[in-house]
Amino acid sequence: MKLPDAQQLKAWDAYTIQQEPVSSTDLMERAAMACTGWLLTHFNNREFMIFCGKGNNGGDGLAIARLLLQHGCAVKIFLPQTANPVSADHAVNLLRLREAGGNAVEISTREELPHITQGIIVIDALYGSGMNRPLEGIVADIVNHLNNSEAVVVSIDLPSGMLVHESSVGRLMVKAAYTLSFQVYKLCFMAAANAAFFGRLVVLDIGLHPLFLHQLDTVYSMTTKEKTVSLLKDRDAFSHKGTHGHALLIAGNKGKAGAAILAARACLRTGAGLLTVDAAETIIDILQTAVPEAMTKDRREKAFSNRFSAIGAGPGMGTGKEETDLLTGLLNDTDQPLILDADALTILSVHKQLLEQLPPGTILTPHPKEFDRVFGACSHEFDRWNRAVALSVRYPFVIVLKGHHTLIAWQGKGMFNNTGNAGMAKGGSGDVLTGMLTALLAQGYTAHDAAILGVWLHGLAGDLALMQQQSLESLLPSDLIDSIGAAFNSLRG
Ligand SMILES: NC(=O)C1=CN([C@@H]2O[C@H](COP(=O)(O)OP(=O)(O)OC[C@H]3O[C@@H](n4cnc5c(N)ncnc54)[C@H](OP(=O)(O)O)[C@@H]3O)[C@@H](O)[C@H]2O)[C@H](O)CC1
Ligand SMILES: [K+]
Repeated sequence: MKLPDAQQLKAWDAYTIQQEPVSSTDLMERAAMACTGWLLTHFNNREFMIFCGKGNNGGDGLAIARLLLQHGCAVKIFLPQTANPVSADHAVNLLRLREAGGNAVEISTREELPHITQGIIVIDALYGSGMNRPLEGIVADIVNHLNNSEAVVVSIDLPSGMLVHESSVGRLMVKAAYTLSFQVYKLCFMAAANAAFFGRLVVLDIGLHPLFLHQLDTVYSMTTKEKTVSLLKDRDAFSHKGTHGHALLIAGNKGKAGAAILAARACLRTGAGLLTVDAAETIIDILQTAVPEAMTKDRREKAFSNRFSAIGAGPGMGTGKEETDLLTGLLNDTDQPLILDADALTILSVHKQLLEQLPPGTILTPHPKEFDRVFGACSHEFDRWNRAVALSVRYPFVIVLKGHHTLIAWQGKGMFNNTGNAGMAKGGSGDVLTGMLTALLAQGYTAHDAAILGVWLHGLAGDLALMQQQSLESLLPSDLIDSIGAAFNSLRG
């Protein structure tokens, strides 16, 4: 699913109006009906207070107010008096509201702010995708008033004050319990810093023309199940262990055997035909006991043959001289794509010249701090995403920037993942991902496909483990591994 910016959303609106064809007022009515349907389902028999700006977001609010009144709800409507002009559809809907017996109260001073009683549902229809400057004056007063109240706030399309495609850090914006976003997700909903403001996200279909989105070129998109399923290869019935690749994991050191075990088990559960783990001598016995299906290689044996189909390095590997030399030597000797995670990224952050040597199709899996260590400090998430996307043009590698919505940057495009949960925010989850990605590369998936599929399956395994027997607190990285099979089955479903 593509994530359009504010101009593209406006163009989509115009395209729908022209191509369907539908009048802009009827399109607004459709949006308002979708919102009203949701509100009546979730907040039946409640009182509503609706704050409407002068643009089309406010127009939506006025249309919702009329529809709620027609359903017999108690609705109070407020119109902050601002300098910007009233949009045509706002004007039409104000008239329709008055004709339907609704009364909209104008407010221009703080003293006129209404008291918000407990239990009232507040609808924020102040600004949507047309918001282009910081909130001030009476609108700022309203937003502070709402944020200081106990009210359940439902924002229409966007929490007022939030920018669609840029960081809103430090800006005044509505703190919504729910946001009813029209038609698609927006880039701002991928940002952790915005999560406390958009609350629970609901995407409502308002019937914008699908062809527009199909033809649209966007930098950012979100992975869908359909996309992921299309990447999944069938496993040949006549295949043998050699058909599915021989993966090498360079993982594990003294006190960090667990990371290697998690990565190794995840790699095997994701379908690699054979697995060798290169580990510190001190943990070889532990590894062999914990993962009998894997072969091991003592790290002191320097020689690497080219018999591996994919190499994943980093989990619990260590960052000493031996590991630095090993990674440097590996990059000198191999032109095979690698997966670099954790300690391998730390080595990369110290020896940045190695970046130039990474074979095409290499996958880097940093979390935000690791990303900043390797590529320089970023001021906020949007900055980091844009940088990852720009780097994926300059370098032939895939960046898997881990987070609630992990970003996969490749060849100038950024794709956000949409599976996974907060129970996975634990040490070891990343090791599992590295093992899974290594297995997929070993089986011949391209780096980009492996990243999309692996990240999706990893999150889905977490979601399934949560559904089956775990809670957000109790979920462990080992549970993810136990659910990889169910994740594959659910995807093939
Ligand atoms: N495309 C769709 O999917 C549909 C969207 N709908 C709804 O329409 C809004 C977008 O409406 P728009 O009128 O473009 O924008 P807003 O309502 O968000 O803002 C209106 C104008 O307000 C001015 N503005 C912007 N920021 C501020 C501010 N901080 N303070 C004061 N005024 C501000 C600005 O005008 P200027 O001329 O003053 O620059 C805005 O244009 C979308 O979010 C949906 O809710 C349709 O109803 C259905 C289809
Ligand atoms: K809004």
